[in-house]
Amino acid sequence: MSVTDQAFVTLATNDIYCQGALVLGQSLRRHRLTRKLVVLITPQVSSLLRVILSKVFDEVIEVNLIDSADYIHLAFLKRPELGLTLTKLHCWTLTHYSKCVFLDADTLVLSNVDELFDRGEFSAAPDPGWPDCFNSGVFVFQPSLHTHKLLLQHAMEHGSFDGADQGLLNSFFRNWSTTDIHKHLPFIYNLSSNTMYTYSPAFKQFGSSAKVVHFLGSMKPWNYKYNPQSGSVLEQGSASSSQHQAAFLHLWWTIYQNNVLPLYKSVQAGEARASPGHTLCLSDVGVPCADSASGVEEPCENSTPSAGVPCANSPLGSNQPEQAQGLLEPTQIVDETLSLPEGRRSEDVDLAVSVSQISIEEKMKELSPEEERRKWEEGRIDYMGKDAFARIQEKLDRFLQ
Ligand SMILES: O=c1ccn([C@@H]2O[C@H](COP(=O)(O)OP(=O)(O)O[C@H]3O[C@H](CO)[C@@H](O)[C@H](O)[C@H]3O)[C@@H](O)[C@H]2O)c(=O)[nH]1
Ligand SMILES: [Mn+2]
Repeated sequence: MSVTDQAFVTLATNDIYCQGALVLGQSLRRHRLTRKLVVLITPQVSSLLRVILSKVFDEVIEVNLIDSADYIHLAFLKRPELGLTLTKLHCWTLTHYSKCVFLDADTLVLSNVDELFDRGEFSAAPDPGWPDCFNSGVFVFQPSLHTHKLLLQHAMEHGSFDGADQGLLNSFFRNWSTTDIHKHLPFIYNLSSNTMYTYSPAFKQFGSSAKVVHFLGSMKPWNYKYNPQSGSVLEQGSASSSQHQAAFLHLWWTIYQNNVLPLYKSVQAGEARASPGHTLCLSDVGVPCADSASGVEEPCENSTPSAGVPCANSPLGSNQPEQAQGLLEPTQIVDETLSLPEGRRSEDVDLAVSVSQISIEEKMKELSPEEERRKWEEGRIDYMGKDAFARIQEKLDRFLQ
């Protein structure tokens, strides 16, 4: 049964977080998707990634603070640090849906979670760091312009105690922890991938029923590298993961390889057109031969689990090398080069895919003076970086000397 006035919603403000959104979208599609899939993006997302997102999501919606009411825009200029927070709040403007489930782009769905739509606003799971607060990576909400306005007003008047959306939402929905237990989502709907360290017996007891994993914190799955041949996730620097975390990371990368990379390949095949000025750098590619051009595979729950990437629960405790191998689709690794025609550059993301290693890296790109100026005019200002007041003052000082 498909319900068209309800949706799963995520957010990606740059090409890197888009990689997470794509894996999340594909993970939802693998488990009998009955709701619409929506991604909110900001102007920074490149046209190439917009095309790819549109293959997975029913709606790719650009949101922009400039579109907000004038007083919000003006107030925002005094509170630039709230930028990203206010962007997440845009989900309340999706009033063509009666109810939605928001999922961070760094979450991964392990089984069908339609029952979340039985909950009301505002439902969320406890934050592992302070369980009287909810974690804002997974929540049930009801779009409403009125609520959106109240949230923005609250942000402008009170700010956020953690400088981000989680603090703001917790102070706005401040009765969450005491009023209605039905609004406390079980932890299995927002299992932080690093909690297994802190209470491993509980994880052993309940972890197999996990439905949504959340890679919260600074190390995201896309910060690791992946070896598609051995199916191993390569740790970066000082990062080390527990056995269970490694299994979830492995699942993320398996979906990335099998269900996301083929989308890039179909763009190369000319199915989609990215605007000039964007190139995707894929070299010595070993992209699996996906049967479906869209890279969207048969829903996991309808197929034999042994044939595909694991259904819910199976990544748990399964990072033994031979089992890890078994988690991979029986795909061929083909040795061919996937590169887009000259003149197409992906603004923010550099994918390096070889037979033995896949990595996603942020690309530092020098902008031309015209591009810089356009960014300013569109209100895309790097307040903390090169557009910071100190930098501008330095320039003025140099000019005046
Ligand atoms: O540059 C960014 C950063 C974040 N996001 C989006 O915002 C979400 C939240 O950011 P994330 O990096 O996932 O934060 P967490 O590590 O999960 O940290 C916590 O703190 C955040 C700020 O309060 C909350 O939004 C999270 O839900 C909460 O889990 C992401 O998943 C994306 O959907 C972007 O699109 N671009
Ligand atoms: Mn998150």
